[in-house]
Amino acid sequence: MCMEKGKNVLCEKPLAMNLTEVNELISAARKHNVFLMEAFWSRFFPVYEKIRSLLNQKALGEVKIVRAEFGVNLLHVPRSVEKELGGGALLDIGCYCIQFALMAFGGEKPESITAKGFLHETGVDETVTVILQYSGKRQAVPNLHLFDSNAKPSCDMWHKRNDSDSFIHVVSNNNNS
Ligand SMILES: NC(=O)C1=CN([C@@H]2O[C@H](COP(=O)(O)OP(=O)(O)OC[C@H]3O[C@@H](n4cnc5c(N)ncnc54)[C@H](OP(=O)(O)O)[C@@H]3O)[C@@H](O)[C@H]2O)C=CC1
Ligand SMILES: O=C1OC[C@@H](O)[C@H](O)[C@H]1O
Repeated sequence: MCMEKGKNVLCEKPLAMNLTEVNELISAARKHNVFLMEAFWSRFFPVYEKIRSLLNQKALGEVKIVRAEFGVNLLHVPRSVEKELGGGALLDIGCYCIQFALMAFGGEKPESITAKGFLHETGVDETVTVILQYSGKRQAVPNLHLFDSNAKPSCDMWHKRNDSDSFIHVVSNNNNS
């Protein structure tokens, strides 16, 4: 609606609930020549900027394994657990882990995606572990859940260059971001 009226849109995550909706939004932005962006605030953290700079310079070699973990107790929040409101761990908080993995692999499309988890009583995903597999034995493993607010979000990246390994570890001081 906003884009149809020529308004630029900065949309809270998740941009939409599925690929069809995302494609509709992108088409609308192109048709009406407006700016559309998913508001991932974590992408603007200074530490992300530092990581991107290291990745761009290929300072640490090839990214081999990425792990990202985020859990927040949102089981009491209707929009997080009701299907029709777009609930579920993946859409609500898992998207932070997934976008971290996508950033680490420069937006490359994985060769395969596997996910295992448990459903909440409302039918939305409550706990999920995803494995994104890339060519050359590279993989990302996001782990996300809606019940543990004591866990501090964290992510790691293992790199390989010739015979040496290096490692980036990021952990938040805040349980919620
Ligand atoms: N970047 C971040 O750190 C965070 C991002 N988020 C994201 O922000 C978004 C909102 O979350 P949150 O604020 O917690 O959600 P809430 O459910 O608290 O608020 C949603 C708001 O949207 C309004 N609304 C819902 N449906 C419509 C509609 N069809 N037309 C107009 N207004 C509508 C509601 O109005 P009413 O009250 O009248 O129902 C309410 O004011 C989510 O996408 C969430 O993922 C959330 C928390 C943190
Ligand atoms: O975007 C988010 O990040 C922090 C969470 O606590 C919040 O509910 C979620 O929607």
